Amino acid sequence: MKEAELRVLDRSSHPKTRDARILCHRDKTIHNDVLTVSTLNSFQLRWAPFDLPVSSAVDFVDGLNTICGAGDPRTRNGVCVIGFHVPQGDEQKDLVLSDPAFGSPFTIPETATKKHHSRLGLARCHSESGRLRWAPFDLPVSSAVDFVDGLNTICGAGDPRTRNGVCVYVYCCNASMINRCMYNSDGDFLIGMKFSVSIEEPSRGYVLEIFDGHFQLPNLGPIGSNGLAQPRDFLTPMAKFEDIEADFAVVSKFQGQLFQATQGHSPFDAVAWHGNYVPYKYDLAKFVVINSVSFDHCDPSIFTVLTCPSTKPGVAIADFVIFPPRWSVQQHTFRPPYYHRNCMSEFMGLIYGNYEAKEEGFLPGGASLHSMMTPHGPDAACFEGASNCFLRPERIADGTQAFMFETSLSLAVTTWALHGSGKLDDDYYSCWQGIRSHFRESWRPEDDEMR
Ligand SMILES: O=C(O)Cc1cc(O)ccc1O
Ligand SMILES: [Fe+2]
Repeated sequence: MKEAELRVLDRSSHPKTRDARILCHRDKTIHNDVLTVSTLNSFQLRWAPFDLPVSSAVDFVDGLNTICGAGDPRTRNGVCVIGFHVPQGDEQKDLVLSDPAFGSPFTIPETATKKHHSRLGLARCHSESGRLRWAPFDLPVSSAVDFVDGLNTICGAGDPRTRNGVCVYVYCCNASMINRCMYNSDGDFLIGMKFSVSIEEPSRGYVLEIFDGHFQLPNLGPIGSNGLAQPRDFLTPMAKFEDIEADFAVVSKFQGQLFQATQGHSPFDAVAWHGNYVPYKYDLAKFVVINSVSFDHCDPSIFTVLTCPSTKPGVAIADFVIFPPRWSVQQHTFRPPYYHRNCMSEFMGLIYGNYEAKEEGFLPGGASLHSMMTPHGPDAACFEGASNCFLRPERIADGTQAFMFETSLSLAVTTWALHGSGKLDDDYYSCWQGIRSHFRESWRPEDDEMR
């Protein structure tokens, strides 16, 4: 692609540009021109050399697939040289923030990583197409809705018939499943195997389904055996039977559709079981949180509760990640999530509380989706606050439970999520509009006493 066009596309990713797709149409016009030429009644055509774009000299660093870095010589020593990724305070003075793009998952073996970190004068939170946010989904009020009837699909990828892919659902219900149970023939739900959901009050939640493989604990590597989720904290119910003769509805999810059959007795009639393909529950409060205790921002893979690995080492079909209550102690660091693009799709939900990167608009019972390689990060208020605050050890996320379903698959969003739910936030882009540039080309590290 010509440099000039690249620049146009780049400008489209400015946070204040509402819709990047408009500028991308320039690409399409090029194809239209080609079509016009082919309608000319001529078979002898010759072109003079096409003009090279007039551009200023560009310096290069050499090597293929080498981890290297370079700074614009107009800024002293190129700001990439600072020893960490997400600076705050004096370290942040001549730039806004690091803007990493991850071409490989956080969990890939080091030899296969593909990523770059750039330093920007203005945080870039770009194109609209891949960033969606939903207000809290409504609980039913007028009629009784149980878990099965209140289940709606938000997004997904793959196909249960080829046993590959994921699906994300929300459920909103106000009634227990009475004499009704459900099982899933397509894959594993993060919530259980054959089940009947009883509730005490109106209830709302999120479900992640995987068509291939099963959830397991992540490899702990250098963390050792005592961090993150501990096997002993996963609880599987003992066998408990009920001997009831009555009409029971058994709902099966098969190839993406729900089928219901009735039988004359309770399906919960197991008097004993053994094995390890069993439903379980886990109290997120038991998660042993690992993080940086010096400086810099660790990738959220440190908060992985469960993962479903693919056949490629380090590439997950889906990771279930939480942002638990914890101490935040990193020095010189912009502590909220960095601005970034990720080769994974990130679906986030909030069970209760406030997510630090977006105190406004991302609400309990709502959701957001940051699709593959779509830039995103903290809203303007969070950016200003965390850029300027005095850093002391502090508790964060108390009274909050936010989570992320992260998948290496590119998710399609359902019509229900876009239109039927009535909850899509058309204004999501505006949360980045107030971001100001802090860039000062003239800044030199020695200007600051701390360096
Ligand atoms: O986008 C998000 O808010 C989730 C997230 C948090 C974080 O600390 C680093 C990366 C990331 O994707
Ligand atoms: Fe993210």
